[in-house]
Amino acid sequence: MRENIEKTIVSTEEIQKTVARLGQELQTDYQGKVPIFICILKGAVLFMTDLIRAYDAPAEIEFMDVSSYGDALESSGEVRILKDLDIPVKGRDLVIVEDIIDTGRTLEALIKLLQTREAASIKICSFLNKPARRLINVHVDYTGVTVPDEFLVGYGLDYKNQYRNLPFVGVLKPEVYEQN
Ligand SMILES: O=P(O)(O)OC[C@H]1O[C@H](OP(=O)(O)OP(=O)(O)O)[C@H](O)[C@@H]1O
Ligand code: HPA
Ligand SMILES: [Mg+2]
Repeated sequence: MRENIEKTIVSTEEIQKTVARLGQELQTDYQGKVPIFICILKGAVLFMTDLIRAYDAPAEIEFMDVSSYGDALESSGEVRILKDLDIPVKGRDLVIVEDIIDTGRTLEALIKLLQTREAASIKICSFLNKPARRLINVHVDYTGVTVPDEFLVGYGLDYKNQYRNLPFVGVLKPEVYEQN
């Protein structure tokens, strides 16, 4: 797996530092509240499990599965809700936890859906932000690392559903795509 990586974009050490910082920022901002952290499957799973341990205060966790990429390198533009929340969120403070915001399409669809449910607040926490690719102007409240316009893998991000378990974020060698 690692032999297919051309370069590292976010190292394991930088991941740990970034997650600790975000956990602290959230903890300060949500003092006295019990936010619901909503993990967007599957990409955000690794970040979510680290983030909630860096958040040392009462919180709840929930999961949603929204998919727009499938096996492709480009967003299809069609966002499908594959798994919805199990609980009502009316009056609750929601933190959407994402691995990456790229075109913004996934987030736009999610925010639209959650706004209909009368949450008290909806904030976005994304480990990575790729503003160069943005098609829809979405506000990201908590950003880990701003990344260049390259297709990334690792720490939850996949290529054909693999590489999510790399403990850092990197770029694949071009020949990996050419083989397929
Ligand atoms: O801003 P966007 O262009 O919408 O891209 C970001 C979204 O795309 C990826 O998910 P994907 O749909 O590939 O599903 P996955 O998390 O299961 O890999 C990623 O995890 C984000 O959810
Ligand atoms: O750079 C990326 N890598 C993997 N999945 C993604 N989904 C949006 N952007 C990316
Ligand atoms: Mg993906």
